[in-house]
Amino acid sequence: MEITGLHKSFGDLEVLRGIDLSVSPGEVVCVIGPSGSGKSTLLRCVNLLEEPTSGTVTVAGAEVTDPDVDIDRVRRRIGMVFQSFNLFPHLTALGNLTIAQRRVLGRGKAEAEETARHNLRRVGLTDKESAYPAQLSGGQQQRVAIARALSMDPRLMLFDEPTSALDPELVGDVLAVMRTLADEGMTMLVVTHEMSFAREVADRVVFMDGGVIVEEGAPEQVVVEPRHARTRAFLARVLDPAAAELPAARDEESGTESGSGPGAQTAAETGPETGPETDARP
Ligand SMILES: Nc1ncnc2c1ncn2[C@@H]1O[C@H](COP(=O)(O)OP(=O)(O)OP(=O)(O)O)[C@@H](O)[C@H]1O
Repeated sequence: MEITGLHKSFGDLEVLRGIDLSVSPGEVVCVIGPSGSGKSTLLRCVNLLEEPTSGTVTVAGAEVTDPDVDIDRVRRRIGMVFQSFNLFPHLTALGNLTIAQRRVLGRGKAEAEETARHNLRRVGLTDKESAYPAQLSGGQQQRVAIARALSMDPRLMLFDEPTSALDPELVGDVLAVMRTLADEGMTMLVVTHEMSFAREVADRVVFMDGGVIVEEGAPEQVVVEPRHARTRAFLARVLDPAAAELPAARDEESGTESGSGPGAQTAAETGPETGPETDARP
C-alpha cells in the first residue's frame, strides 16, 4: 500500500498535510499520535470513507484515488476493523461471517460457510461458530470481526483502535491474531493507543502530530528512543511513569515544542460511524 502526498481538509481545517507512507505485505505499521492528529482520517482516506483533498493511495496495485476506479471493487480488497466490533447481534459468529460474503461477493451458502469456518479457525474461534455476540467476550467478538473482514479476502487490513474497547486481559489474544496475520503476509495499518502493541507487534511505528508524520521507524527507536521532542512529549503523556526515564538526548528537532495540531482540542470520534451494514455494503 502506498500513500503519496495525501492532504485532507474539512472546510478550513487541514487535517492531513502531506502524508507519504508505504506498507509492504507482511508488515504491520502502527500509527500513534495525539487525539485529533488525523490518524482515523488517514485510515478513512485509504478506504475512501473520506475523499482525500489531494494525493494518491494505491492498494494492491490499484489506485483507489483514481476517479475512474471501481470503488466498490477496491474497497472489497480492504478489510476494516473498528474499536466497536459492529457485529449483528441477531446472527451467530458464523452468520456474521457469511452475510457479507453472500450479499457483497454473491457467494453461495456452502462456499461462504467454508470460508467463514476457515477464518474462524485463523482467529482461534473454531468452537464458537454457533455463539451469538452477546455470548462472547469482547476479545472474542473482536476476533469474529477480524475473521469477518478476512472472509472478504482483503489485501490490506486497516485497524482503528482495535483493542481500545477491550479489558486489558483480553488484549493479548487479539494482538496475537494480528501478529499471526502479518506473519502470513497480510499488509496491516493499525491506529492504536496501545503502546504494548506498538512496541511488541508492530514492525514500524509512525508518530503523527498536526496532520504530518513527525517520526517513523522501528518500535525500539520511535517508542523507546524517540528522536523528536514532540514524540517524547506524547509518549510521556501516554506511557506509565517509566516514561520519565525516556532518553532526553538526541533531540534532532532543535527545540520544537509539542504541537497539538489542527483540531487537537476537538473531541475526536471515539468509534465508527459505520454499522455492520458498511461491511455488507452492496
Ligand atoms: N467529517 C469530519 N468533519 C469535520 N472535521 C472532522 C471530520 N472528521 C474528523 N474531523 C476533524 O479532524 C481532526 C482529526 O480527526 P481524527 O479523528 O482523524 O483524529 P485522530 O488522530 O484519529 O484522533 P483520536 O485519537 O482522538 O481518534 C479532528 O479535529 C476532527 O474533529
